[in-house]
Amino acid sequence: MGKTAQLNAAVLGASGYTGAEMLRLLAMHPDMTITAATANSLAGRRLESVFPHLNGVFDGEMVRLEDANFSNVDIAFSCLPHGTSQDAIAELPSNCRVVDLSADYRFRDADLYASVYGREHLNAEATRSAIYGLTEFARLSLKDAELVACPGCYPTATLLCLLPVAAAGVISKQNIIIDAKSGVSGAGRGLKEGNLFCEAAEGLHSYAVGTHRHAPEIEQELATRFDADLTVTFTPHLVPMTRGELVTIYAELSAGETVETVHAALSEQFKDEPFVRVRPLGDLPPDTRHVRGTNRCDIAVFKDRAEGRVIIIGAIDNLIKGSSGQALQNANVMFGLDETKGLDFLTPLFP
Ligand SMILES: NC(=O)C1=CN([C@@H]2O[C@H](COP(=O)(O)OP(=O)(O)OC[C@H]3O[C@@H](n4cnc5c(N)ncnc54)[C@H](OP(=O)(O)O)[C@@H]3O)[C@@H](O)[C@H]2O)C=CC1
Ligand SMILES: CC(=O)N[C@@H](CCC(=O)OP(=O)(O)O)C(=O)O
Repeated sequence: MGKTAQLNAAVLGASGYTGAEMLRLLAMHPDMTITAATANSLAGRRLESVFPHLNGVFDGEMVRLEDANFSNVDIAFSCLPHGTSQDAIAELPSNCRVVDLSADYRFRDADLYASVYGREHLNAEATRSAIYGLTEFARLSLKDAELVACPGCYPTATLLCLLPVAAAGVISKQNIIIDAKSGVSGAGRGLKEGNLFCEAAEGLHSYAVGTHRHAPEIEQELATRFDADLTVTFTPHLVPMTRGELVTIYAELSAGETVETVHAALSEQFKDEPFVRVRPLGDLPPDTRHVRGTNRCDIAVFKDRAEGRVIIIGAIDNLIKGSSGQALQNANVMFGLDETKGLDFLTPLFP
């Protein structure tokens, strides 16, 4: 088998959950070599002293951003908090291509970013031209992209369910309701009161009700398919599990459309996709355990007993298709590699 030239990869924020998952996936990628890994409070520690499961993946200490050597890096994966990420990306060498897992370059409009994230954008021009990396819908632009903004985990699952049906005109842009649920790793590894075992291990609660920052992100992308602005109702919930995400979407059928035409639009869109699986009508609903540990999104469509409505359910693993897996999928396309490289062997960890 021919061997492709090795690409040097840097992981910014290697001591966090998406950073650690990024390193795990890169370690299994035949064409990537990890040459830099950064941390903040954990700088100076060896990777395996923080994550023993990554023993042997990176030989060296995690260093602060300012101490890292990025000179020979081909691709940098920024797994930093939003805000910090754009500052760090601005300091990278200009020949280094970037996949940003944070929210910093997802909005094309810097003013919208400022109103949603409460901070002026450092580079309005770059956010306008960054590629929104929902891979299944971005392949052509990814090939030459210098800066790719990975979608948020909730938008990834939601948009995979909605973009094809919006484009096919089979649902209305009115009254789209997204009921979303995430495992606790979606909130990151940093210490937060709400993520303590006693706060998160039992019970189920909603948060950011009516205000979550992913609603405008979903609307930005949906607007391009509806060719019109729209407003969605989006409510996230924190579920007592480590990883996984489920979105249950309620939508109005367009006049004359049926659950079958919604299903047909999704099936047609994803029929040749390696990572998106549309279940046959009448099949079991998706479960986070069916995709856990994989880069997959499982989607199913259901008839609502309420006349004229449809229910679409999507499941992903927030740390893979919702972040680090999709980041690697994007990098594969950016460098002309097989899109599934490093991601194809993953089968679900069940239960
Ligand atoms: N978790 C998820 O499911 C998803 C997360 N994302 C996004 O990915 C990014 C990373 O998320 P996640 O891995 O969960 O976050 P974590 O909190 O787990 O990790 C954050 C990382 O950033 C480092 N860091 C924090 N502050 C600074 C700073 N001021 N300067 C330099 N480095 C810093 C941390 O270092 P240290 O620990 O050493 O202090 C750590 O390595 C975020 O933007 C998040 O929104 C996107 C999709 C899904
Ligand atoms: C459970 C939980 O807290 N989830 C995070 C979303 C994680 C993600 O995708 O977010 P980014 O937009 O930050 O990249 C949240 O609701 O803010």
